[in-house]
Amino acid sequence: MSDNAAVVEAVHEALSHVNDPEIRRPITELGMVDTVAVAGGRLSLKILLTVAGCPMRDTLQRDVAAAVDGVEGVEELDLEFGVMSEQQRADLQVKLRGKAGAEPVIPFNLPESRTRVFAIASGKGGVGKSSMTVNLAAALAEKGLSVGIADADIYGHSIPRMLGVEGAPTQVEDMIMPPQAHGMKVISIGMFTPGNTAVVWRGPMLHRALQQFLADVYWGDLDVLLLDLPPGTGDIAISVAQLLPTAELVVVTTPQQAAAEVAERAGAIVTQTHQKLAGVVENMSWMELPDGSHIEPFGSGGGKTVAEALTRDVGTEVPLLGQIPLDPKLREGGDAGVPLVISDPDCEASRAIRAIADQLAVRKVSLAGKRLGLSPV
Ligand SMILES: Nc1ncnc2c1ncn2[C@@H]1O[C@H](COP(=O)(O)OP(=O)(O)OP(=O)(O)O)[C@@H](O)[C@H]1O
Repeated sequence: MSDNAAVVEAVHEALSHVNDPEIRRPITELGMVDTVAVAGGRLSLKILLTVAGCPMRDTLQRDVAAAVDGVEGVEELDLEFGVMSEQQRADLQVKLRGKAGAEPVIPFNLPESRTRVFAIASGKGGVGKSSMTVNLAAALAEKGLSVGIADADIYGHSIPRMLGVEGAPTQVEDMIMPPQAHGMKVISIGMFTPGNTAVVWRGPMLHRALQQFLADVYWGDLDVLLLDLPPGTGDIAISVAQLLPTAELVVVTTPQQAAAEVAERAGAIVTQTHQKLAGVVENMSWMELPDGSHIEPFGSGGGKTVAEALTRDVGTEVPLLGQIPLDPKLREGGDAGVPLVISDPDCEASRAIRAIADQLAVRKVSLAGKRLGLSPV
């Protein structure tokens, strides 16, 4: 082997450790490495982006430069970016999704899927369902799990803001590459609507949008998918049951008895859809005053009431997974795009959220026989 051929081989080896930032697979496997040529210590590289104006170009540039930096025989780097042809993109889609022309399928329903899906539901708006979704997701990601979030709250899509995600997802052929935030993949109906327009969609369109989220988005290998549902027991809860029969419901409520009654109705939908109930989260349970004393602005007992009522309804134990205090920092984190469990991991609310994530990340006996990429207890 000539010296140059050996260097080219070493460069290929080095590039096989560079992942495409969106697809998270090695660029060498994805057909993105176009030219590798070496002459007199000068390495000429051409990398193909999936689409022109790929938002991840800078990240890729940095990662490629870092990877070839240590390769013996490379003194200078000449890095050029091109764009995949239509044929190359079609080949990539086949590589990622299977045979050409195949109807997009919801990967989480395949028998070999190792993703556990949680649908986060509430009886009414404003109880902190989206806040719980992003914080639970961040806590699960922190445990080393690969986490996706689908914001199916068509009317109140607040997830992108809570995670600081801006901009539209990249599209490769029919596949949608979800943006990433804090190491999680995030997709929201809000990314497909211009500005802040209110979306008035009827049942069939909601169903189609949800199907698209789940099938057209390239999720890769997820351990957990969290789905933020719109409040109440509307069409989308039924769609979730049809499209994701294995999704388990997590019901969020406040301690208030009136809120608990509507939360129970949202949870009781599983008696019709035959889904599992993972448990109940009580949010805004108490607030600590500067002198260290606690007040309960929304009363007490709502979470317990809902868990007991649902246990009666479904006939199996529905646990109260935890109680989260009111903490102004939780709202501030949501507004700033950084979940509280990341910005202040040791505060009481963060610890309570992590304790719930610990319970969700555990294999369940009732799921025996399914391969779950989750850490055992
Ligand atoms: N434990 C908490 N402490 C302080 N603020 C909270 C807490 N939980 C939620 N909030 C705040 O309450 C508001 C409503 O929360 P959030 O948007 O998560 O509710 P939601 O149930 O998803 O509402 P909707 O379904 O209407 O979007 C937000 O401003 C959020 O920051």
